[in-house]
Amino acid sequence: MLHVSMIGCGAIGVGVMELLKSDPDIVVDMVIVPEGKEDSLRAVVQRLAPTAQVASHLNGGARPDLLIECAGHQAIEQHIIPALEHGIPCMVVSVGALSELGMAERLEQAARKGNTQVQLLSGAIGAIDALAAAKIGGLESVVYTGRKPPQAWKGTPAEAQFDLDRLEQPTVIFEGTARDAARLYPKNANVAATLSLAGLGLDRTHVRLLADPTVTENVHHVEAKGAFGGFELTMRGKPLAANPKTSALTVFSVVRALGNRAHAVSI
Ligand SMILES: NC(=O)C1=CN([C@@H]2O[C@H](COP(=O)(O)OP(=O)(O)OC[C@H]3O[C@@H](n4cnc5c(N)ncnc54)[C@H](OP(=O)(O)O)[C@@H]3O)[C@@H](O)[C@H]2O)C=CC1
Ligand SMILES: O=C([O-])CC(=O)C(=O)O
Repeated sequence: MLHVSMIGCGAIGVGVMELLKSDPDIVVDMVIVPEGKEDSLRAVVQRLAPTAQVASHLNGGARPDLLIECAGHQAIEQHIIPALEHGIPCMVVSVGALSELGMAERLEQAARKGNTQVQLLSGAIGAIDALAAAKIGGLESVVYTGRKPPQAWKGTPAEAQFDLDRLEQPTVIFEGTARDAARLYPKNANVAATLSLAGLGLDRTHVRLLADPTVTENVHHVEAKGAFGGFELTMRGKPLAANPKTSALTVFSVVRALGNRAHAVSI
């Protein structure tokens, strides 16, 4: 039995707990929520993971088999780094947090100090295995285009630059490095960061982000070239009803990763 603590009880966290209800090999023992939100979220957690405690941080003595972040960039600093230093293995979906200068190194140091490991999950994107393998032979270029309906860009810097409710054409809202994309669009450019960390790095991965009124899905396109040859990938991710910025595949990627730790066969 894998005993898991989870940070975040939003669209991804709730989706993950829904699916884990039917997995006899995984139990969620604790859900970590922002301070002051414990009481309002207890009923949700009670319904999905009846034996789980709700808390604002991992108690000093708690030793889950795994701590998984499904919360947002700030949770990495607040919860993941201290847990790694204490030897607790961690998984992260907010991979864009590693775009902050020095954060990737700090995560690695924390994991080394605790003699443990942090796994960066593939989330809404596929082919991370192929890209990371291709990197070993040498990559020449990786270009990522992320296209989402205009409403998915609400609450981002694009809202100040464009009238998102009235866009009629696909509109490029950002073009530049994956590092800048992840910094400016923390809830929409985790895929850009993941592709970079698996591939050419945050400063050499070219990113274009579009608000596109002609699509209803979150469309991710990757073109990679290198010594291995090349590949092109297009994913059309259905957004979660609870959060249009987030593709449903992100939830499934978390559940898959947990299953790979808990089950007798991993794929
Ligand atoms: N790798 C990938 O492909 C993807 C990664 N993501 C990442 O996953 C994150 C979560 O996505 P999603 O579930 O859709 O977002 P939601 O906003 O629906 O849920 C996030 C939840 O986490 C809570 N939260 C935020 N910070 C903390 C913290 N420090 N400690 C505990 N709880 C916290 C939020 O509380 P409150 O609302 O009160 O702040 C909220 O309830 C995104 O921010 C993004 O970084 C998302 C999509 C794809
Ligand atoms: O869920 C998605 O489609 C991707 C996403 O938000 C991100 O890259 O941060």
